[in-house]
Amino acid sequence: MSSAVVVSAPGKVLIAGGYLVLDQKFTGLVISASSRFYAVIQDRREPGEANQILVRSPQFIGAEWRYSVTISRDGKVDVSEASESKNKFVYYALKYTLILASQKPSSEGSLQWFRATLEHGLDIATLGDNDFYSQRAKLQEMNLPPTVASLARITPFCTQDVDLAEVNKTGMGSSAALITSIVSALLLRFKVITQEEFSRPDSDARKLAHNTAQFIHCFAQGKVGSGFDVSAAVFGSQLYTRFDPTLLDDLMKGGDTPSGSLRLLSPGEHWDYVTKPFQLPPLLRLVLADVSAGSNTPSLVSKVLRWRKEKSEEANKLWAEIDRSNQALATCLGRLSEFHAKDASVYASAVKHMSCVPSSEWLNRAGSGDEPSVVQEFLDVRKAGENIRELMRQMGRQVGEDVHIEPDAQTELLDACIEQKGVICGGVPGAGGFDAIWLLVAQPNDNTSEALHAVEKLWERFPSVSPLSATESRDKGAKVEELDEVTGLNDAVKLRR
Ligand SMILES: Nc1ncnc2c1ncn2[C@@H]1O[C@H](COP(=O)(O)OP(=O)(O)OP(=O)(O)O)[C@@H](O)[C@H]1O
Ligand SMILES: C[C@@](O)(CCOP(=O)(O)O)CC(=O)O
Repeated sequence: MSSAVVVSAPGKVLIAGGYLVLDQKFTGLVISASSRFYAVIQDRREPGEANQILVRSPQFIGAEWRYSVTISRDGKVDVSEASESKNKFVYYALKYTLILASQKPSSEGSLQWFRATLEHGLDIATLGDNDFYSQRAKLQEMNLPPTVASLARITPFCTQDVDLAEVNKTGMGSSAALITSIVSALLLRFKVITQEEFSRPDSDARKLAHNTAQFIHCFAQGKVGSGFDVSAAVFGSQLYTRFDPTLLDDLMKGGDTPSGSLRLLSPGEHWDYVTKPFQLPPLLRLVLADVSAGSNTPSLVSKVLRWRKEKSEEANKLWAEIDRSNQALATCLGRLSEFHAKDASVYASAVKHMSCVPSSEWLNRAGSGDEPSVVQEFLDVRKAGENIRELMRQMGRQVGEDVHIEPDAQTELLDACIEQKGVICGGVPGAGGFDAIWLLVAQPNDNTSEALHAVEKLWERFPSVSPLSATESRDKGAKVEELDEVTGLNDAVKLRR
């Protein structure tokens, strides 16, 4: 029996570039979150399970899906659903990754190895960090206030007393992280790629995992989105420019057929996405909050895209302006990292100062050396963030009365947050709506932030707001894990409901 193969992939927050990133002309700024999805692949232990795959999500009631793999005499592989309960995302992840694995020469060299890997059948557990699902009800049940400190008291991978279809998601990109973790773990388990290759950010192994997850995610969703969520799950925080969506036209018609061959998933210039690694500047903390109901992203997207087609002149003008602010945000954040690299102590003293006074007073002290320029850069970050919000609200108004990209309730909440000492900027992530908010706050001392506490205090006045525990992940995307080294993972995997 071989040991578990475990891969985790991070969730995401698109802090700039919502809608625009659907167009290859524009770039989105996506931060990958410390909250991750885990895929744990083990051999099955019962006899007679050859070629059978069980996929389980032990956090949910009744979330088990069974699959059968067939290998024809001429080596053609197929996967079929063998249980009544279905999960399209999981099914296509297994089907296309296994077909791909059977076609690619593995490091072991042959279809023999493919058969041997399935000899005992496979058990695949998928688990998401608590942040992917709203923990508001859990905190109430535990009589805890909605704070980041309270979230740390909830059991890792805690169970949800609902079906998967009914769970309140927080918009962190569960399906992209799920697909990325399963696809990568399968590619490793079937030795299509090696752990050493996968650990390198620029390797073909990682690109193959990306391209495969990207296609499967599109296929399961029935549409080709921008793919920023899958790219962040694979490569980590980045400036993302999408791939040409027509690349997947043939594959989207039906998977692996002569017209649309999975060979297309091999890395190469035909995959023209551009990912530029990004990292938030030091001593800043990304803060996320879940805001009640959640909004309907597909319907917002279709309305915005229809408007862009019908009112192309006004839309193009507005998108050009939004893009300027998006790029300004990314550039100023990049410059802050450079300031830190040049003089960490001046940078730290500026952050400390900004955490103690409101933004109107940030420039009100002489400071020393470069400090005023550092503070000015922070003010430019703040201005870019505010411009983006203003322009996104404007876009909502131009698209139509019922298109609330930054709804009034979120405006009130964000305005109040941004007024707090130490809060640099914030906004509605991704497509906007009622899902969530993000903030960037000063954290001059490791692990504690007065600004975060001030914001949490403020949120007591907004009962629909509940913080998430995620911060920025610096792990650069998907990674191989040890089952026993992720707190609570082994227990969660063993759980049978
Ligand atoms: N824990 C899980 N186990 C198995 N399948 C899951 C799990 N979480 C999500 N999925 C699959 O992903 C699908 C969710 O897709 P959907 O597009 O609603 O998510 P999303 O938009 O990525 O969510 P988010 O709000 O986190 O961004 C589900 O229908 C299910 O098939
Ligand atoms: C509107 C869009 O640009 C972003 C949607 O982001 P989110 O799922 O709301 O985080 C769609 C996309 O990029 O596929």
